[in-house]
Amino acid sequence: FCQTLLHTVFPPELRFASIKLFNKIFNWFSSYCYFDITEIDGVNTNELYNAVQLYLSSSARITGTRLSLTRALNSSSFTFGLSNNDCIIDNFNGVTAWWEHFVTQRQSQTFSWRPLPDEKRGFTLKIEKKNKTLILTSYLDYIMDKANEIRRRNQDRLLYTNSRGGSLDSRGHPWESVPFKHPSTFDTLAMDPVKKSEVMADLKDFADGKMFYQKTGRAWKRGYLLYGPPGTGKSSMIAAMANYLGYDIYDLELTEVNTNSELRKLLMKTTSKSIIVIEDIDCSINLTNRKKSTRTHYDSPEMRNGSGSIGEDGGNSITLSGLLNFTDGLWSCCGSERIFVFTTNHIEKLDPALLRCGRMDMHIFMSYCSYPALLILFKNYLGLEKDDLEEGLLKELEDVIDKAQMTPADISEVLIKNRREKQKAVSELLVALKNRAEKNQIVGLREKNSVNVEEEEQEKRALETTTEEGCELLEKCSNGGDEEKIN
Ligand SMILES: Nc1ncnc2c1ncn2[C@@H]1O[C@H](COP(=O)(O)OP(=O)(O)OP(=O)(O)O)[C@@H](O)[C@H]1O
Ligand SMILES: [Mg+2]
Repeated sequence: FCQTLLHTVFPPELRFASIKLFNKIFNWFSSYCYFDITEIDGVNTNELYNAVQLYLSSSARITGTRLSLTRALNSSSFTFGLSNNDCIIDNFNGVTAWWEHFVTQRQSQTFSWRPLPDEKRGFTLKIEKKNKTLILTSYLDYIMDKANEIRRRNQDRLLYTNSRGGSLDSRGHPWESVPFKHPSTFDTLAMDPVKKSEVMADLKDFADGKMFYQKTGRAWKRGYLLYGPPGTGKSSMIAAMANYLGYDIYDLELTEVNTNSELRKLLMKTTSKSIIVIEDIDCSINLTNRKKSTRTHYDSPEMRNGSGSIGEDGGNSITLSGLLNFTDGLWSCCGSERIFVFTTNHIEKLDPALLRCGRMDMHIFMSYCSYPALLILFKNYLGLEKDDLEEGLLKELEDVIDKAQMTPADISEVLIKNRREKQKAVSELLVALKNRAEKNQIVGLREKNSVNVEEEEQEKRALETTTEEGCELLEKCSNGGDEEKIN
C-alpha cells in the first residue's frame, strides 16, 4: 500500500529514496536477516544456487502443488525443485531456515558478449539474526556437501581403465572412462549373509568415517583383498561395492604400467570417492620379493632395445615396493575417500608386506557356494523362497552342497538354463551337485591312496637304505673291525 501511495504521489527520485529508507527501518526492527542467492552472479554461474536447488530437491518436506522436474544429462534419476515463489522450511541443528525461490523477468538487455537468460532466478534464505554465524559457517558448507553427494548419486557411475598404456588424452588424462552399469548389488551377491553384512557395515563405516580418520591421523582409505577360486564372485563383489557406495571404479591394468612413476601419476589422477581395483594381482607382478624388481611390460621399448636397467625404484620398471607405496605410501593419500581392492585366486603367492593391515585391511574369502548362498541364488534366479521348497529337498541340498564344491558361477549356469521350469531347475541342480560331490569323493580317495602309496614307498625306501647301511656296518664290523682300532 505504502509503495502504491509513493508511486502515485512522489516523483521517481524521491520514491526510491523513501523505499530505501523504509527498508532500512524495516530491517532495523526485524529480527530476521535475508540472503539472496542468485543463479548468475555477475556473468558467472553461482555454484551455491545449483547446490541449494539440489539440496532442497532432496528434502522430503517439500510441499506445494507445483514443482519443477529436471533430469540431468548422464543421469538416471529425476530431481525436483521449487517453482516460482514457493517456500520451504528447513531445519539445521535446531535452527529454522526459510527458503523462497524467486523468478523475475530480466529487464531488456543491452549488448553483452554473453547473453544472460531472460529470467532472473534465485533463492532467498531467511533466518533469525541471532543464528547468522551458525548458518554462515556450517549450514552452507553442509548444503554444498549434501548437494555434491546427491549429484554423485544421480550421476551414472564411471568405469575407468588405463588400457591406453602410459599415453595421455588431449586433456592430459591417463584414464579412459565408460559409464558403469554393472547390475551386481549386495542383494544379488550370493554369499554367507553374516559375512556379507560384515563387509557392508565395514564399507558404511568407511564412507561415514571422515571425522574418525581425521581424528586418528590416518589417511582416509581402506584396502580389501578378495581371494578365492574363479567364479566365486570377486568381480561381482567389486561391482556391488561400487553400487552400494556410489563410487567410481578405476580398473588398474598393471601390465600396462611401465614404471613406478607412471603408477604414481595414475594414482594422482584418480578422484576421491572411488575404488581402485587390481584384478588377479598375483598374475600382474612378481610379488614374492620386495627388493627384487620385475618388469611387467616385457614389450616396452627399453626392454626391446636392451637398455632398460632393472633396479628397485629405479624409475624404469614397476616394483613391488612401488606398488606398496601406491597403496600405503605418502602418495596414496593425495586425495581422500578411496578404496583399494585387490583380487587373487592364490593368496599364498602374495608377499606378506602387501597383505598387512593398512594396505589390505580386510581379507575376504570368497568360497564355493554354501547353503545360505544357494538360497540367495534360488531367490534371485528362480524367485523361490525357502518356504517354496520341500523340506526333504532342502535337506538333501544342504547335505550335498559343501561336498560338491561348486562355485556360484557354476550353479547359476544350471539355474539360468532351466529358469522357465523352477522345480526342474532345482532337481537338476541337485543331480549336478550329487555328481560333483561323488566325483570329488573319488578324486579325494585317489589322492589319498596315491599319498598312501607314496608314503609306503618312502618308508620302503627308507627301510631299504637302513638295512643296506646295517649290512655294510655288520660287514665292516666282522671284517675290518680292528682297522678302526689301529687307526
Ligand atoms: N557370489 C556370487 N553371487 C552371485 N553371482 C555370482 C557369484 N559368484 C559368481 N557369480 C556369477 O558368476 C559370474 C562370474 O563371477 P565373477 O566374475 O564375479 O567371479 P570371480 O570370482 O571374479 O572369478 P575370477 O577369479 O575368474 O575373476 C558372474 O557373472 C556372476 O553372475
Ligand atoms: Mg574376476
